Amino acid sequence: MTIQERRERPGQSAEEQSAEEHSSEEQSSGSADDSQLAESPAIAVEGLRKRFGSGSEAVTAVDGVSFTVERGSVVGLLGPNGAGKTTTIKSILGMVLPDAGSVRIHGTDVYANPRRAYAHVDAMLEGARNDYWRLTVRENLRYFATIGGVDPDSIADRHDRLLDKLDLADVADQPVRNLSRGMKQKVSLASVLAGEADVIFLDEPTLGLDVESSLTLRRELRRIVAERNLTVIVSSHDMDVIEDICDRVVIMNEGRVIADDTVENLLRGFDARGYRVTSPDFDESLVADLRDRFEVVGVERLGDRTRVEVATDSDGFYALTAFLRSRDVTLDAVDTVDWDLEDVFVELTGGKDR
Ligand SMILES: Nc1ncnc2c1ncn2[C@@H]1O[C@H](COP(=O)(O)OP(=O)(O)OP(=O)(O)O)[C@@H](O)[C@H]1O
Repeated sequence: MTIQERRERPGQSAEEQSAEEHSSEEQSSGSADDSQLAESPAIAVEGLRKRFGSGSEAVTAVDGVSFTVERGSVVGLLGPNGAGKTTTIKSILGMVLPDAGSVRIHGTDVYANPRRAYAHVDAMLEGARNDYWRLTVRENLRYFATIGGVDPDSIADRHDRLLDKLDLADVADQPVRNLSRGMKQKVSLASVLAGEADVIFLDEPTLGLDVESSLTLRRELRRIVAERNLTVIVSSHDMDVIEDICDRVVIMNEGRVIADDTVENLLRGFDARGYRVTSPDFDESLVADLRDRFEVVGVERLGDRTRVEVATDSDGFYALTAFLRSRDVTLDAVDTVDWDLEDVFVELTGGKDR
């Protein structure tokens, strides 16, 4: 039971420790029969609420959050700073005791029956802090497999493959403390994947990695998730990571869920963000006229042609083409500038920092 072990490490707040005490009391209520469990989603969060402090100092961190995560899916949890993501994740993991609401993992209530609920759950919270720095990389994998209830000798091949795929084979016998921050990050991911956990929480899994390592880690994560049918909740400020690995995103703002959909559907909900029109007929005075009438966000010379980017929706585009026709401009090319997840996020959260 890896989560339990990780909860015993230093750095927990009193709040987290009291949640731990509460959750360590095994109770019989909250368990469903096996046929119900087999059909239930991997994670079901219902009406979660958490306030910190009291009186004028009180902060409502999570304000009625509900969502489900189907087995074998990868869901991104996004939101600006202070949106309530960490409190939600810690409530799911039993590290924070919510004021109201329920969390079920594979149908089992985590507060009523934590041992059963967390049997196949693991988490990588705040990156490399999860690992034992005096142990070697391979010893960390063996350790986390063992406390996850697996004989590490029986999965030594899997550990070799994991070390190989995450480019850790050369440092497998070095203590983690000697490694760079990026390498430590990969060791953290490897140790979360080292046992038999099939519900995994990843907080900023690519933080501090260079572009190439981030791409490798994302690719390997996708491969391992598919191969082992893992259920993953990932929280990241990097939208490329989220777009790349998630089937669905849950976006939070001010303690509430404000969007819960596939990336594709979220993007489909928005009209074009702008248009790029390319022509040999654009001169300085015409571009100045365009600036007077439209929101020109870019002008680029391409040999004897000029490409102008205008931020507008499809209605504005008709006005743009009508204007260009009236000035006898012949267009060589028209490209749509589509929304990406970053744009959608900024729009939905009112432009707050991630
Ligand atoms: N232990 C605590 N005591 C008091 N307030 C807290 C505590 N933990 C979180 N909060 C407050 O609850 C709100 C939500 O915080 P939370 O850490 O869950 O947000 P987050 O979305 O994870 O933010 P970030 O992206 O910055 O990590 C914030 O206003 C935060 O200051």
